[in-house]
Amino acid sequence: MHQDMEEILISEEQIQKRVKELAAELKKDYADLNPLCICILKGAVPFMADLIRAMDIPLEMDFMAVSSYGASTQSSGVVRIVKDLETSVEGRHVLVVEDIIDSGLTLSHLIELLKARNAKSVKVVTLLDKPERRKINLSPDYSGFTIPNKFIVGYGMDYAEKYRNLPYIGVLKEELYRS
Ligand SMILES: O=P(O)(O)OC[C@H]1O[C@H](OP(=O)(O)OP(=O)(O)O)[C@H](O)[C@@H]1O
Ligand code: HPA
Ligand SMILES: [Mg+2]
Repeated sequence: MHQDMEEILISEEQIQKRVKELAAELKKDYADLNPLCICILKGAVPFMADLIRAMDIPLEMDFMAVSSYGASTQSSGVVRIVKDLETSVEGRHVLVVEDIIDSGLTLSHLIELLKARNAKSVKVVTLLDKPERRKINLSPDYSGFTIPNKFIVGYGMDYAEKYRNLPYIGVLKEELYRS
């Protein structure tokens, strides 16, 4: 385990097993829909990469970057589009791929935007859901794990851009961000 971790919350094996289960479910639901899978940069990159490789159905992928955290552990509530899609979502079945839903502010903003752009359907798959911190009423359509209210890193998730490359999800030692 990395020295900055308090504990490993979800192991690499647990993540890989759950990702395959989610992919099997999505494969069934999207078999004939050629979904547009939208990876929300940067956190969702490892999840997206593992998920789509376990979904052997026709699909397309695109990327969007929105930022509300910066170098903080609290969402600023201001969601900024840093990079927009290259694909039109009009008439498409859109599957938003997220690493974590925390306050829900990032996603609620995105869902509104995609609907306004006339997507045929908009659903969300998230690896992690932290419902205790929700500031807005929002539940994912597909969720990997429900987690407690702890600041976690790894498997795409960062603190000040660090730890994204850990293959597991760990709880960051509090002294590293409360000073
Ligand atoms: O539900 P919320 O409170 O809005 O938080 C969830 C969002 O925050 C994180 O992204 P961040 O803005 O840190 O960008 P990153 O993926 O590049 O780290 C995470 O990847 C989600 O997109
Ligand atoms: O717990 C978290 N860790 C890292 N990034 C995050 N973005 C929202 N919640 C989190
Ligand atoms: Mg972040």
